Amino acid sequence: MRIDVVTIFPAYFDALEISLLGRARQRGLLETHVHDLREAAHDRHRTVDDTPAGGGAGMVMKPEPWGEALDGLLGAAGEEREPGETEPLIVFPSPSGERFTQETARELAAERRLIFGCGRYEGIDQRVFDEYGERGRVRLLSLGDYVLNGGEVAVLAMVEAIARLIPGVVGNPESLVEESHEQGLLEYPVYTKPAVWRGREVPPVLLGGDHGAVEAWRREQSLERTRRVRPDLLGLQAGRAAE
Ligand SMILES: COC(=O)COc1cccc(COC(=O)c2cn[nH]c2)c1
Repeated sequence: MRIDVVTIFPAYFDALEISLLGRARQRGLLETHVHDLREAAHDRHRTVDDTPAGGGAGMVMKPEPWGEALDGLLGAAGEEREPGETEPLIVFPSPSGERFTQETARELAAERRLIFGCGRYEGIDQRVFDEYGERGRVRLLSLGDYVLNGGEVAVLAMVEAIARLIPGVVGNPESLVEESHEQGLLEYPVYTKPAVWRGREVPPVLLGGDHGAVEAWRREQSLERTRRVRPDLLGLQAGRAAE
């Protein structure tokens, strides 16, 4: 998979060189390119923002630099794209986006190429989303109901959630199956050695060697934890005991 990121803070993405993602890149499973939006701003101050039309506080990201940066990337894709191949998906993290979930991560992990656009300030001029939404595929995705100063941190989270699902990136694919949200439930509590720590024991069922009993215990723990912490995942209203 090829991932391009457009941002005014490229240094945020030095983190992609580290650990899991760094190894995936070295093994050619993931190709990442980070682009400074200011290189597409040609005035003396490399301006990427301006005052909001209609007034109001803060600044809005101008459409021209985004247009030049994204055309450059899509054009680059044009050279490689087979005829009829789908346009790369362009993802903008946004507080007003659709919810990014494990399901979204699975969908995006199937893409050949992703472009991430990091908004800042009060947001990006709407015409950028309109322009590229007509020409190809654009998705505004939210990590949650809170506001960050910009999309960079959200892109790092999304890239990690997506890249670890690419076959070969995570050593043991088994470990991807049972984690929280893969089965639509929260994961059961995990333990390791020592058998007793500060007087607290590992649940004996986990040390008894009866794999059937372990499976049953883990399933019950997942259901109990999900009921308690995230009843919405079970289609229950918060605060109501399951009937
Ligand atoms: C319409 O969307 C845009 O213009 C994108 O521009 C912005 C502006 C400010 C901040 C962000 C970053 O995303 C979040 O804050 C976010 C994502 N998930 N939860 C919070 C993006």
